[in-house]
Amino acid sequence: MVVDKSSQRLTIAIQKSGRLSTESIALLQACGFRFSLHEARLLAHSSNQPVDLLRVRDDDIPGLVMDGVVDLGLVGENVLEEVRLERKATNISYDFTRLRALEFGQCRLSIAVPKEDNYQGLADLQGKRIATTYPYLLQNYLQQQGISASNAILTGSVEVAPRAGLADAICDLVSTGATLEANGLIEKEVIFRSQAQLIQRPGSLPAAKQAIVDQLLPRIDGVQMAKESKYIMLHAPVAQLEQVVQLLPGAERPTVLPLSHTEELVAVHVVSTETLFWETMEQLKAIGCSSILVLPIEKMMG
Ligand SMILES: Nc1ncnc2c1ncn2[C@@H]1O[C@H](COP(=O)(O)OP(=O)(O)OP(=O)(O)O)[C@@H](O)[C@H]1O
Ligand SMILES: O=P(O)(O)OC[C@H]1O[C@H](OP(=O)(O)OP(=O)(O)O)[C@H](O)[C@@H]1O
Ligand SMILES: [Mg+2]
Repeated sequence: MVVDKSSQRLTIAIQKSGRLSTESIALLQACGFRFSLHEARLLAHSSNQPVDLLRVRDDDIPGLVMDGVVDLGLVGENVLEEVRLERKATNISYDFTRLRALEFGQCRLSIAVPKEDNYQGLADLQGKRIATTYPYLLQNYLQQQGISASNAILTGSVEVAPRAGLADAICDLVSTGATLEANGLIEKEVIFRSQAQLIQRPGSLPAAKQAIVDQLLPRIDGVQMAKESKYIMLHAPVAQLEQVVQLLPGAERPTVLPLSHTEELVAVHVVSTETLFWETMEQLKAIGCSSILVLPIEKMMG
């Protein structure tokens, strides 16, 4: 498929199906883009903005952005860095602009060994074979640590490699650790921490596309800020108002409203930029607060 580069439609590459797909689409929708997504379609047009989604394998996203085939891409930093190192080593251009860290797809790339191994440290990997999908990130790390080990490159099922006799250790993505546990492996070295990133192709964008990006970035900030924030409502004793405000985490100045039929209690409304823990709610209750409500916020703009 050839994407028309002269088009004034902003093209965004996202993972078609996998760990990043749902949240990538959800973020763009939360930013106001409407898409009709048919499972089989490679290209999805926005119905309310001059924006197209290109839905591909995540491995292809950094290259599409670096080659200027698409304008923006949403991709894990692990894949981005692997492609960057590979292109650097093979003299292919690897320029791009990082626009935002997206706060989803958090995982780490780690070296793990079979549980029964008596692993003492990185020196134990000297001369060994390590199975991975990330040969450049792995070798980059090993070189920095002065270790020489060979790669067994696998694009999937990396975690079965030691049992299958293909490698002595693995270097793979870990989140909860359940996959390692299920395969009798134990995580030993974290070599890279990752989350999804929004990246832009090198060079300047035509004005019409730049205008959409300029609108998108504050919206992403607004969605992310809202995710971490809560709207808190409670009834507080007037005498304890200062103490109440101090207990609310990251709160701006509260709105204080009178309540009918009482002069001792007021309603307090506040936007808090942090989670309100049960412990804090219990403390609020202990100093006389009641009807404490914590509500999610959908969007925010300063
Ligand atoms: N367990 C996890 N928890 C959170 N994020 C993860 C996890 N595993 C992977 N990721 C992130 O999501 C990205 C995509 O992971 P996924 O497993 O869907 O990739 P894939 O199998 O290579 O997909 P594709 O078919 O697109 O090549 C990874 O590159 C990483 O950034
Ligand atoms: O530590 P955990 O929470 O178990 O997550 C780690 C697993 O998640 C990813 O695979 P995914 O489940 O996306 O499947 P895939 O390897 O088939 O892409 C990754 O490749 C690991 O195998
Ligand atoms: Mg992939």
